[in-house]
Amino acid sequence: MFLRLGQCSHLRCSLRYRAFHSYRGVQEDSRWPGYQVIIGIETHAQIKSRHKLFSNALTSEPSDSTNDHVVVFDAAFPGTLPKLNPNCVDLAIRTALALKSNIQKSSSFDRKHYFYSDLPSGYQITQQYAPIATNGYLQIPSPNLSSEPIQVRIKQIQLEQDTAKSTFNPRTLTSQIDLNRAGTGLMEIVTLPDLRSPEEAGAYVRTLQALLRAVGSSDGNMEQGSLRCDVNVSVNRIGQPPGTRCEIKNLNSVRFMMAAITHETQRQLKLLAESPFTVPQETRGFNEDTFETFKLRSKEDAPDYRYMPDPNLGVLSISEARIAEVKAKLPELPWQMRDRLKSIYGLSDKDTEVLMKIETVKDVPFDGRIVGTGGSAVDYFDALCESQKRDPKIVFNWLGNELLGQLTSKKASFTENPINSDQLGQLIDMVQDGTLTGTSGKYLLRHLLSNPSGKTARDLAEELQLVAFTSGTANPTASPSSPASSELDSLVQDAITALPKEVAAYKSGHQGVLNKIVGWVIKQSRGRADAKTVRIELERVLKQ
Ligand SMILES: Nc1ncnc2c1ncn2[C@@H]1O[C@H](COP(=O)(O)OP(=O)(O)OP(=O)(O)O)[C@@H](O)[C@H]1O
Ligand SMILES: [Mg+2]
Ligand SMILES: [Mg+2]
Repeated sequence: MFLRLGQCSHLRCSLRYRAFHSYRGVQEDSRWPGYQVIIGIETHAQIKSRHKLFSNALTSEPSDSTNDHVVVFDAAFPGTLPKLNPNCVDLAIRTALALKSNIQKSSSFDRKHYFYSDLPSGYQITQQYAPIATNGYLQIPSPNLSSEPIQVRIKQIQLEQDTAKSTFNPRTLTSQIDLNRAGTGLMEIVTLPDLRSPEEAGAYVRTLQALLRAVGSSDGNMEQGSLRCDVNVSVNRIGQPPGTRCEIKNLNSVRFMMAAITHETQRQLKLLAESPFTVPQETRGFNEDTFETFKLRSKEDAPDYRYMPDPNLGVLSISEARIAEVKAKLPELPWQMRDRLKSIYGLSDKDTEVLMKIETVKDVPFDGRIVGTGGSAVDYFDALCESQKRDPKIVFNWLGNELLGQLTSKKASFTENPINSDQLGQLIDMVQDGTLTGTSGKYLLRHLLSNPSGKTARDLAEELQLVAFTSGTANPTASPSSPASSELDSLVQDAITALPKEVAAYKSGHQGVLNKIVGWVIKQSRGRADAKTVRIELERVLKQ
């Protein structure tokens, strides 16, 4: 429910407050009547680049052996210097374009100091003061499906380094440092506080994840740590200014993030019920076992990062020409694809979502080449529909239901589909023109999945004797002397011999018994005869 907010008389009704509310209005949630939750998210997305942000070391997978992807710069050896990787910059530009942000003509790098064993140099190179892009937005579906989509404003996108990984062994009381991740490029994507519920926060992260994958700038895999979120949550009484935010760090699944916001909201509500403005600003963690947030440090204990410009890195200048070049290579974005599937092919909302969600692994590392849409289910669908002007709804049925259903029952993903679009296309055409019955078409699909082949669907259908029976009378285009047609004739004759009682009953006026005779013929044909043709043929023969 949206409530328009009137004039606020409270002293703390600052410009900042008006900026929050003028944008989305006040939103009341039935779970916490009289209160409003405000959420802003900082997302760290690992850049899908072959090399690290400032060194030539290869980026790594969690499965790689430890300290294998390290050069001296990553280990902060004295005298080593950073060299900015242009691919990381291009991928950040892609992301910024997809998030409708302003790409800054010049941005710069700063050092954020803190002392922890996973940070060999004692500082992280980031973009505190002049980030690469600012003022964007991401449109997300409203969790309340009947409402309009929500525009979440993106405050900034900044480039920064990832840290190393430290693991503590309680048995030996030693910490082990793996530098594989140290210096990998990250994009920190920061929203304005535009989200109003755990569900909206979930929808934001899922939409962002799909966008990063579509543009090929990040795997966006929360479980593997290539996408991590810090959520900022505050609660205020409706009509009063926004509350103090608490930041919950390092959430690595959408489910945990939503649970953390819910728990944090309830915790702050309890504090506010006792007395207004009593929530202290804190940095908190999330306990994945109890589903509760816990205090890490208070504002007073907040570290002083002693930010300073990195003297080893100059200004990052991005020309209009470079932006235009990246823009020209930008693949189709999820919402553009969604609109196209609906408007060009007339697919329903549901079918569009099914098609777009079909799992495709796009694990080709970015290397200056376009990655992203190659080999997706949507490409396959496009190929099937476009070349032969096939009916998109029929194609969707074969792809989204039959093929996907068969692959799922084999526990295979769409990327493992061995049937090329020419084969499936010809199979669909044969079913449509009556060369194959629907049953035989499905059989051929199963056969192709279990026995991948380079042969055409037509050759295979003939080889496997799947071509449908036709009759000269029932199908005027078929040749009465074709083998399939004469097989149907002889099956009809066999039925008359095998079911004398039923034939007699039919002839004496019991029309319903014909179904049984039709069923017998279809069974004997192993699905090659279709009910309509058999019925017409039987009626013709029995009337003679
Ligand atoms: N009252 C509020 N309630 C909820 N979220 C808020 C509120 N005010 C600001 N935020 C959000 O808090 C986040 C602040 O992130 P930002 O990166 O700017 O600073 P930070 O958290 O202080 O820095 P760091 O990157 O070191 O964590 C933004 O996503 C912003 O939208
Ligand atoms: Mg931040
Ligand atoms: Mg923060």
